[in-house]
Amino acid sequence: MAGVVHVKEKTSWKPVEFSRFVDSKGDFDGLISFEELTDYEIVKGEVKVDVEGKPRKKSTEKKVKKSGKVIKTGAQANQQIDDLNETVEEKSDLEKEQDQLKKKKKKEKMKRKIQELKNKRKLRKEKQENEPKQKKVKLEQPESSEDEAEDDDATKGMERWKGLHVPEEVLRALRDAGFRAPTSIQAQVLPSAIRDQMDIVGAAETGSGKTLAFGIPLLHFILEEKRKENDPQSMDEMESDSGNETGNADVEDIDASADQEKEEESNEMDETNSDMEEESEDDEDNGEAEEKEDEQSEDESDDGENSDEENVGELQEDGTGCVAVVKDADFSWMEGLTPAPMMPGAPMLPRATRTHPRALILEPTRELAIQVKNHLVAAAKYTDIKVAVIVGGLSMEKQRRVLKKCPDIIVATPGRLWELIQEGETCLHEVEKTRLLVVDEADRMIEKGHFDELARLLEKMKRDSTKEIRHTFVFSATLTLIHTGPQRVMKKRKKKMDEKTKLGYLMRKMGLKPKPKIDIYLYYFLRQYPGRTLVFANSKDCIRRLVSVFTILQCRPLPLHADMHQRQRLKNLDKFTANPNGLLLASDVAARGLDIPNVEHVIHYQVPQTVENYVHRSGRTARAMKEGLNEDLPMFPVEQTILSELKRRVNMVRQIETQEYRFNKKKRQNDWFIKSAEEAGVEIDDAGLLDDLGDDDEQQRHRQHLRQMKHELSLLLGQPLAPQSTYTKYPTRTGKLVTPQNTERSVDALAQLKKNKKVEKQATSEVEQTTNSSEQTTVSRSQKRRQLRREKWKKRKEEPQKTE
Ligand SMILES: Nc1ncnc2c1ncn2[C@@H]1O[C@H](COP(=O)(O)OP(=O)(O)OP(=O)(O)O)[C@@H](O)[C@H]1O
Repeated sequence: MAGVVHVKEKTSWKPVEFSRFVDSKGDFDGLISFEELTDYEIVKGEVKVDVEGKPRKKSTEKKVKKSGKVIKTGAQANQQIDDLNETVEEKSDLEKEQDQLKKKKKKEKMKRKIQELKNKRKLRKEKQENEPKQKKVKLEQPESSEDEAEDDDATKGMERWKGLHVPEEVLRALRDAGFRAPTSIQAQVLPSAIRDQMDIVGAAETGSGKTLAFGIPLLHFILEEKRKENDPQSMDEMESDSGNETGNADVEDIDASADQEKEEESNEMDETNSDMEEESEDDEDNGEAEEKEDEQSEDESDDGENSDEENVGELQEDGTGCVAVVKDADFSWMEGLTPAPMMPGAPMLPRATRTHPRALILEPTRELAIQVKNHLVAAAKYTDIKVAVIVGGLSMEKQRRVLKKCPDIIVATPGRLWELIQEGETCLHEVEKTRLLVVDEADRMIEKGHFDELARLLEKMKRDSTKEIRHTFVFSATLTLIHTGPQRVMKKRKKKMDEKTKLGYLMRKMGLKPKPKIDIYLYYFLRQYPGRTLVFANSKDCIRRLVSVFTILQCRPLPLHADMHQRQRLKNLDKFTANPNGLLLASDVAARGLDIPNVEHVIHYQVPQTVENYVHRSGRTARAMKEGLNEDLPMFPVEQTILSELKRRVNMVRQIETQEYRFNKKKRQNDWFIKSAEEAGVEIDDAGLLDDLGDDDEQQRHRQHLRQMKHELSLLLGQPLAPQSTYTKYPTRTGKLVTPQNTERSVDALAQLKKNKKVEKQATSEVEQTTNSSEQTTVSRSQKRRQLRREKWKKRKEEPQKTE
């Protein structure tokens, strides 16, 4: 018999008076207390559990309702206790059963869910399969199918944009505008900017389509950013799909109101923008006045002109070499920051909390700003991207209202923008965190004294305290400075700026460093084409930097420059010769005339300053007709996947190297200062005289941080570059050195030349011997030479006969 005690939920045990048991003869040793339960029921018989998991009683079971004391004296009590024991056992059985039931229930639920998912997937598949048919049907009914047909045609006739990574929505807009093919600058810029996420410095003539060359990448990145922001929402929706319909309705409501809000905003923005256009037309005179003002300020600021001359000089030394598009310009303010790809992984801010636009375009005049805005609005017409114009001479109030909505893209002239930044507009509060920056018509923007605000703005942009990476586009119609400035100032210019210098000047002003990411290409080359490699650079400093970068990259470079002791130089040369994969980093002076055997690659890290140097450098390879290749970086084919993997490594190395360099430089300076002060018997009581390296703890932390970074890097360096990396000796399609067709003949010629030399030497010694033996015969020097020549000729004539 099985019995179950059902205890009512809020039953409590009651203490039993002990006096009742005092007369009985039972042994109560160790008894602490008695308690009684009054409200319970005992169910006898087999326990059945219903599907819901609740215990269910058989209809035949006898239901005994008790209301009284549990513990009774004598046989009755014992019977009760036995019953209780049984019920306890029964209870654990029941628990087991309940557990099993729970599991079963869970399993069934899962099965149901899986089935639901399968059904959904099946439905989706069926829908996809049927879609083309449905569309065909719809196309036959034009009145209801216009949109769908348009969608279908989004890329029709736009094949020439293929491979340029233009977002679908933008492509539709381009098709509407009738832009069937990209212009040259667009074709050059788009893949580098979008796919490779490079910074761009572009120069192309007016009307060449520069606006879309930077506009399309901006739209691409913003769309990507927005999609990422919307992802969590769509995930929520998916979750609420599985049951919470009310939740869905709420979401829909919110979306609808948001959409409405967006529409209102859009109207207001468009209204304001068109207002601006009208006002701007009336304002042309103002524009001229502004330009005059600018000229005046140019006059006033002519004091600073000389300092810029100095900069220009420096830049000339650096050499920039930009023709149309400079990919991957380096930023001085990025040094020491984590150069991760800009978009992926970066935290996204929703509109309400954004304190900066997603993109900022700076234009020199209000007319250009409005023109660019119009271009972008047209290109973004199938997106929800909002573009606003902030220019001088127009109502500040309206512009403030526009900024309150925090547009995605702001096209601005620096003056008004700076004013609003200073006012503390929320949307511009952290303008330095803007991830997309365009400086259009940059040559006009940087004219001396033309835009003080631009300088301040760029200064602020440089002071980005976060580790977010900016994607920058610097565009210019021409590298000729349009406003050359007042005569008086121009006379002061000692040097006439050529295009290269202007670009350098421009990049310096923008905070751009004319340092192409050539290290990556060099690393790429070294990794992909093993062999003894000699790299030439123009300066000792450059070699020192390369040595530290490639040492961290575990390439074991050997320096060779004029500042080294001769013994060290020879030692490095020996090491280089002994290692079939040796890497020698040399300056022209140090390597001139050196006969280094078996050098497979000579790389011109920097273009040699003279033709002679080029010849000398190149002569280090393929000596004595050995195989060898001469490379100008980065003029060889690169595999993008490998290159981007290497970029991660090189960027990490740069961070380590920069931090190490800065720290060591400060330390060296401090040490020198302290030592000099000691020698001079001067006490340094002002700690401010020394560079701030932090206290001991901070220095310790800095070292620890560097060690950590190096450790991470070494782990990264240990990983394979690509699953099937193939290594060849030379960067050619076959991996072999493709030599000119006449190489064979030149080898023969060289061999012949060598033989001739040998013969000549032999003949000389023979003649000398003859001369010495006939002491009486005095032979003049000319006679001797003639005799030599005769001998040589004779031997050469004999040579072919011998080989025959
Ligand atoms: N791919 C294209 N196909 C046809 N027309 C284009 C294309 N891209 C741009 N355009 C048009 O060419 C004209 C010039 O473009 P845009 O204003 O971008 O040139 P720009 O180089 O910026 O000139 P500017 O230096 O004067 O500002 C515009 O009218 C633009 O609509």
